[in-house]
Order: sequence, then structure tokens, then C-alpha cells
Amino acid sequence: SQSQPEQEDTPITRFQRYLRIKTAHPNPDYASAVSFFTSEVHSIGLKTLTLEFSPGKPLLLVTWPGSDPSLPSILLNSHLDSVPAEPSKWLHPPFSATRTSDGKIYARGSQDDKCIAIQYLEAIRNLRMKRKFQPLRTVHISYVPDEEIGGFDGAAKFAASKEFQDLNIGFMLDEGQASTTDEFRVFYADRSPWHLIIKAVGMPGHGSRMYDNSAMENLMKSMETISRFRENQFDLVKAKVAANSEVISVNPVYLKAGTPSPTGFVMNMQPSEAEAGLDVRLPPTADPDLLRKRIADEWAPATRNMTYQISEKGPIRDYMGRPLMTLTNESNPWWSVFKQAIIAAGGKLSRPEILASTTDARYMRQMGIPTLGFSPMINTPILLHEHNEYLKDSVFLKGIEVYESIISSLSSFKGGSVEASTQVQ
Ligand code: MET
Ligand SMILES: [Zn+2]
Ligand SMILES: [Zn+2]
Repeated sequence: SQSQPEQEDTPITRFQRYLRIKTAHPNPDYASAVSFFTSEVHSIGLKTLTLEFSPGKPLLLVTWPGSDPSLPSILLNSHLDSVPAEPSKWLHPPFSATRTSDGKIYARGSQDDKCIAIQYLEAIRNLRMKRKFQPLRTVHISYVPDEEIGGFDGAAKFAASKEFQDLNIGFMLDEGQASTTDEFRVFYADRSPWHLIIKAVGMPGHGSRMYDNSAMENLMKSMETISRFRENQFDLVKAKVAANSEVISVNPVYLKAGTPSPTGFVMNMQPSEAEAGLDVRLPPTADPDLLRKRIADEWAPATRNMTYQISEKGPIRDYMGRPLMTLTNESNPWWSVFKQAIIAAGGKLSRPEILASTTDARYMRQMGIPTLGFSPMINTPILLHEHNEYLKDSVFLKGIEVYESIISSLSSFKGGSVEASTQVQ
């Protein structure tokens, strides 16, 4: 064909344009992303509102008013930011959004989660402009900053705000994860993230000496203990006793030790301090107190002069002390509407799962709002945070159709008395 795809204005090229905006940390270009969405939203005749709970960190709210604004609304959430990428290790530059001849669109954020940001809007565009669909309930989209660094200046402040309360949200969708089979995955809970730092101290000494209680020895002993715990948890997964997301994961993400020299490190000196950083994730079913005790007694024991610091990145329980889980049975009418909408779009849904990672959904679940994690990507490898993250064009386009079905169903749901019983478990 004579067409020049890059100059067209289609759902795919709009996806590519968004992927090219560098919203990766540590310096996400939120301003460009917000101005991109603002003009897209205005082009379909809807209004936007920019909120700024923290300077330089805008949150864009899109509203499609329903015919009965007194009914609780629907919120579709997507984070604007991405994790960094190492360009030299990619097949195609991570902000090029290169589309290969077999339809793969390579970009950081193509799966996590810029796809859903565009799909929400394209689905609304089709429903509104082509199908002249009129929602009964108001539909909102929120484009939020800082999810990848904990969401404290984004979704956390948003969920706690008066503006959020005024939206009167009855049900929410947030990101999920790709499915390697032909069944869509859906998530009713997240794991809670802890950042754990353990520190060891000891006498420095000559690199040739063997002596007890060096900082390195103390840290290495802890790492061995942690590795055993990690293997036990992993064995449960390998034996298929539990899913990856149903156990406690602990993974070292940095190690820091050594006496620096101009050419690297002093090699004949055992250092007096050593430190490790670990990413820990707890499923909502795990007892956080037991893990705290294990860390104090075994992973960083004071008897070996070790200290530790746990930072819990967001809520693990709701205000009543209950685990943050959205019901996925017939007692939650939103669940039934969602499930039917997937089937109506010709899709299959696998058994609801806990998400192995963590999303902004936890802040909304904490407010008692039933929230499901969902990203319509089937027959797709799970590439979030990896090199060569990509999404196939055909999968992306099918996702728009799926959201048309979901958004039209949810926004038409009449609810009634049954809605009042919809609670987070
Ligand atoms: N979504 C990111 C993750 O799961 C950030 C969550 S808050 C630590 O790692
Ligand atoms: Zn994400
Ligand atoms: Zn992510």
C-alpha cells in the first residue's frame, strides 16, 4: 500500500505517540502526557480536569457524564509513569514505539500500563462517536502520576481527597497483567510491598584474615537465611501448592559494601559496614506481624549487631483491619456485570487471582471501593519491567473492543438496592 502508517491518526498511531512520551522515572515528563491526553479527550467532546496534589505531579481526570448522575460512577484508572529502561539492551529503542512487520510494538510501558490508558479512551471514542451510546452512569478516567514509586503523591492523595469523594465511585478498574493463554486474567487483590533494608557492622580487618563477626560475614549469614526462606516459598509455587502471588516473595535488589578506591574498591580490606536492599511482597492472606518477627529474630538479629528498616508502601488492611480484597462472586453485582461483558465480547476469563505485583488499586480498595485489576492482553508474554517490553497491535486492538463491552455494560448497570451490599471483603 502507499499509505504512510506513521502519519495516519489511528488507535495504533495514537498509542505510539503516547509511548514516545518519556514518562519513565526518574524524570517522567508528565506535562507532555497530560497535554497529549487533554487534546485527545477534547477531540471527542469530553471535559478534563487537572488536579495537582503535589507540585509538578498532575493527575488528569476525564469525565463522560451519565444520564443519571445520581447513580454511583465508574472509574477507569491508569498510571502515567513507567519504570526506566536500558536502551543498549533493547532490540529497538524503548521510546521509539517501533512496530515490526509481525505487529509487535516495542516500548517501555507498552504493557505496563500505557496500553489501557489509550484503550479506555478509544473504547469511549467508539461508543460515543460511532455507536452514539449514552451511559446511564457517569464514567471517569483517571491518569495518575507516580504509581511506580509507590503512588504517594498520586493515587494515595487522590483517593483521600474531597474531589475523589465527590466522584461517588461505585466500581473501579485498574491495571492487571498479561496472560500467556487465551483466557483473560482478572485480579481481586494486590500483594503489599515492603522495602526492607538490612545492615551489618563489624570490625574492619586485613583481607587475608579469618575472624568472626565481620560486617560481611554477618550480612552473608542473613542472606543465606533469607535465601532459604525464599526457596521454601518458591518450592510451594513450583509444586503448584500456591500461585506465585499467594506466597511471600523476597528478592535482593541491591548490595552495598566495600571500601571505595579511585579504581574501584580496596581489595585487601574487609569493610566495617555492609547493607542489602530487598523487595518483599506479602499476599493479603499473610500475617504481617509474623514476618516482622521473623525479620527481627532471623534476618537481621541484634545478636549479630544487625539493624533493619521496613518501609511499608501503602495499606495492607482497610480501615477495619480487613485484608484488601474485592469480592468475585455473585454477592458482588459488579463482578457479574464485568464477567458477562467479557463473555459478550467473545472472551474467556480465567479464575480470579491475586496480583503478584502491586498497583494503585490498593488505595481505592482501602476506601471500600470494589476494584478489579484487568489489562486485556491474551497470548502475550509477561514483560512488565523487562527489556524488550512489547504488545502486539492485534492484541491492543482487540482490547479496545473488550473495553467497549465492559464500559457499556458497567455504565448501563441499573443497580438498585443490591448495590448497597457491594463491599470489599
Ligand atoms: N507497581 C510497582 C510494583 O509493583 C510499584 C508498586 S509500589 C512499591 O513494583
Ligand atoms: Zn503498572
Ligand atoms: Zn510497573
